Amino acid sequence: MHMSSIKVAVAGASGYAGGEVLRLLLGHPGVQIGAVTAGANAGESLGSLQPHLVPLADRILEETTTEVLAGHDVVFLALPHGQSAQYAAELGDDVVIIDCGADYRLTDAAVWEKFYGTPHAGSWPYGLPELPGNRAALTGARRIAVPGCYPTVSSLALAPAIAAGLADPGDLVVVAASGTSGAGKAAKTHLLGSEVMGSVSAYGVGGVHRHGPEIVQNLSRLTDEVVRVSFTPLLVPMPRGILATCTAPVVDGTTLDDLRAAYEKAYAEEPFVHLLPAGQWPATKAVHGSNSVHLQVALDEAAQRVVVIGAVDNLAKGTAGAAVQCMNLALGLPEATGLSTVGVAP
Ligand SMILES: NC(=O)C1=CN([C@@H]2O[C@H](COP(=O)(O)OP(=O)(O)OC[C@H]3O[C@@H](n4cnc5c(N)ncnc54)[C@H](OP(=O)(O)O)[C@@H]3O)[C@@H](O)[C@H]2O)C=CC1
Ligand SMILES: CC(=O)N[C@@H](CCC(=O)OP(=O)(O)O)C(=O)O
Repeated sequence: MHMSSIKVAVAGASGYAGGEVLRLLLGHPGVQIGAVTAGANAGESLGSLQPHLVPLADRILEETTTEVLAGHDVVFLALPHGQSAQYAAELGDDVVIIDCGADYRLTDAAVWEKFYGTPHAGSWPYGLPELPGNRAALTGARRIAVPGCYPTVSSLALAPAIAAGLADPGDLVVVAASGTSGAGKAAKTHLLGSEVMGSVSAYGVGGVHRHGPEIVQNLSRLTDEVVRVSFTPLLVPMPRGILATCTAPVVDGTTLDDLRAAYEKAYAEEPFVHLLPAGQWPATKAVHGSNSVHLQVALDEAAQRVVVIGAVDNLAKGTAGAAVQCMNLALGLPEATGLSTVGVAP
């Protein structure tokens, strides 16, 4: 496909993920933005809901229907869970669909039904190209499931140690703190400013958060051993960003040099995954607005655990940046087109 002729629609353009997809697409050299759609906000101007998207301010949000989405080369779905299947079924294979929702991420129907409580729609190539084996399946794909934000950073943080056989995948612990935009724009009582400001809280505790099985699915592809993860999300009073602390027991005799070598090797050729120099620690600010994942690895000698800290922008590499990266792979464009490794700081 010619770079300057990719016609793209975004469903859920009034939301956080859809807005971020549009922000990134405005910086993509090959894209022409077609339909932008919403639910209850259909009929409103995009500028009234997403004032930062200045070049699109006069666009009117259309209703989300198959007819509106058809006729584009690429459709991004940034809709609530459970909404994607109807469009996936009705849009032909001539349209590339990139789903930011969860509907097609999990391969096991029983696991899906346990955590989402609805019938399983199916599974599509999983949009985390940096995990071994995934990139080939994404190249030229017509349907792609964009990962969840916590699984993106947690899987990338733990994968090299597990793939290299340096850590025990049966005892993984992930505690990850997220900004509030991870929960979406729709008003929620626990996200009111007065509840969130000046406080950090845990939620989804005790193995009930739906991103636990997504992390297990990703890491299980790297080892023959059983993967178990204890995943605890935290909510912190900032708009964007995730900082994940991921730990696992090391195999006897593993040194910090072994660990660093595994991480350096795994991500040496990856444009968006950066192992920081020794002594530097990831921080959400440094990845704000960028498609980067920052990682640092340490060995806790007394506990005999590897500790990996990862930072990601939940709306960029955690959703919309990954979605654009996947579009590039699907269309055979250079993978980093329109995406930046440069954050906004301070
Ligand atoms: N926020 C994040 O960090 C991440 C989000 N995602 C996924 O992206 C998707 C969107 O999330 P997010 O942007 O945060 O959510 P928001 O609540 O911010 O946005 C939801 C969007 O969907 C639209 N919508 C809601 N209901 C319907 C409907 N019945 N039919 C058509 N459109 C509808 C809304 O339109 P209206 O304004 O009219 O209500 C809005 O545009 C979700 O599946 C989420 O899981 C994935 C990874 C991270
Ligand atoms: C802070 C916050 O609430 N975060 C969201 C995860 C956002 C995400 O990755 O979304 P999906 O998997 O739903 O696509 C949550 O924990 O539900």
